[in-house]
Amino acid sequence: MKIFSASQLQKADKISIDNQGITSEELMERAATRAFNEIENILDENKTVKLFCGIGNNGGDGLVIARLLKNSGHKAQVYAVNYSDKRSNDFLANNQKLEKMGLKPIVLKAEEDFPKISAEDIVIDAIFGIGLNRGIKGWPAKLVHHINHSGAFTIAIDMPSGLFSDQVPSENDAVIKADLCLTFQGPKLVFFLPQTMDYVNEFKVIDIGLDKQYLESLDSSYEITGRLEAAAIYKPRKKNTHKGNFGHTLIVGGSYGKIGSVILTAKTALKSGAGLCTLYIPKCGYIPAQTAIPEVMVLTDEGEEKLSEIEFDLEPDVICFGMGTGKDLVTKEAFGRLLERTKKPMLVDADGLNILSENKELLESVPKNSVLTPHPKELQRLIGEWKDDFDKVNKVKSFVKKYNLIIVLKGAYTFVFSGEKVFINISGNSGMATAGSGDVLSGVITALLSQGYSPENAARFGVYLHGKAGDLASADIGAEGMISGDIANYMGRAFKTLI
Ligand SMILES: NC(=O)C1=CN([C@@H]2O[C@H](COP(=O)(O)OP(=O)(O)OC[C@H]3O[C@@H](n4cnc5c(N)ncnc54)[C@H](OP(=O)(O)O)[C@@H]3O)[C@@H](O)[C@H]2O)[C@@H](O)CC1
Ligand SMILES: Nc1ncnc2c1ncn2[C@@H]1O[C@H](COP(=O)(O)OP(=O)(O)O)[C@@H](O)[C@H]1O
Ligand SMILES: [K+]
Repeated sequence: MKIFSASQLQKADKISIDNQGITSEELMERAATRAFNEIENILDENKTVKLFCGIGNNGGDGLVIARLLKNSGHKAQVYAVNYSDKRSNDFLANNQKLEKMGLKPIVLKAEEDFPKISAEDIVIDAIFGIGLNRGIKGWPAKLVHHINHSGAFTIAIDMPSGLFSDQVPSENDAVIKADLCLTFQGPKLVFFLPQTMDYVNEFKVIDIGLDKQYLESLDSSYEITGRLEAAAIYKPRKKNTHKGNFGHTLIVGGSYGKIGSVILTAKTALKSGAGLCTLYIPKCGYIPAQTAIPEVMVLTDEGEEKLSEIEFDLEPDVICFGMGTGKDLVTKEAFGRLLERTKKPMLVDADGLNILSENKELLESVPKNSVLTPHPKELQRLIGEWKDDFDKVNKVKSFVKKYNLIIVLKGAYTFVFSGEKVFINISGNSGMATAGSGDVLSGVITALLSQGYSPENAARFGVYLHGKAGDLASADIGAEGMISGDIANYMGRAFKTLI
């Protein structure tokens, strides 16, 4: 699923109206009816719905929903948030229809007009949608705070009012915090950025039937990775195969006290379908590694407690480097030599990334199309500071183009940057905020590379599977109870959800 900008959606609205031979009022009726159906599904009859409608088309949607609520016997109170005198035509038409039914919106013009909102009420926020073009000021801003402080379950129509689709709100801007956002045609980029995601606790996409052909023709860098997209990448195993068909992964990492990290990565690689897996670790890790995973082969470095040589006599299909290595000079130099010798795309994580950040000249030697998996702090060391999330996204886009790499920017929503594309993953949960879950992610992506997935697909699919395994683990044993090894243990079940 592509993510469109507000201006693309506004244009798609117009083109769909023309192509389908309908009026904009009819499109509004269709969009709002579908939103109403979702609302009705979750509505408890005893609840009072308080609808706050602006005077543009977002407000028009709110008025349609009010009419449908009233028609189906719900308790609804409608407020027109009179932030200006420029009512849109479709607002006016729907206002008339509502008045004919005897439901006249109460016009709010100042703070004194605000109604009481109880925590038991349901609030529908239809004040501003994608037409927002400046921060909300004055008494409407106070209304937003009034709604946010009420404790009422708040459903935003299309966008939480006050949230821009293409910029981060400033500290003083008032923005609705939506428990649920019913968003038209596709999610908006701001739903996924760390600085703005908290305004949308949950979202549901309402297909309002815009022209499919036109939407498909639109360019967008941003795409969602959900179950459908993951299933399209998945290559089921053939019957007539042997372990050599699924690749040999070499996982290089670890140091004294941090051998667990590479063990987790290797275990996950095997649990994600890698045919063979070799661990290359400092000597101190030999017995723990052999004991923890009998299925893995272990090679040891000359270094007792840290990597100092990285010399091996085998030809792996993919190399993964960096978890738990530390940044010692001997390790850095050995990593530099490894980079010189490696031609196939590899995966670099954790201290591997920190070494690259401190020695930027090494970036030139990272094989093209390699996958780098930073969390935000590691990213900052790699690319420097950013002003806000939009600036960050642009900086990462330039970085991946400059070095021909793929960046997996980890977070509650993980972003995969590849060429011009940015893939946003929607699986996963807060139970994954636990030590070692990044090591597990490296294991999945490495295993997919070894099985012949392209680096872009390995990154995108690996991130999805990692989140899905986390979701299955959380459903079974709870977010607090799960540890990163559980994510590895649920990997097979995550694959199975795609069959
Ligand atoms: N047929 C369609 O197109 C369909 C559209 N649909 C719905 O329409 C929504 C978009 O509607 P919209 O374009 O009327 O804009 P909306 O968000 O209601 O804002 C209204 C006006 O407010 C103004 N304004 C902006 N910021 C402001 C501020 N801070 N403080 C004060 N005023 C401010 C600004 O006007 P300005 O004052 O700048 O001239 C703006 O135009 C969309 O989200 C979806 O819900 C669906 O029904 C599907 C069919
Ligand atoms: N709240 C969350 N929701 C979804 N995924 C999360 C959340 N918090 C962390 N994760 C995932 O867990 C992993 C954490 O990686 P990282 O920070 O490198 O951990 P570690 O260094 O402990 O291995 C990432 O893949 C990240 O996307
Ligand atoms: K809204």
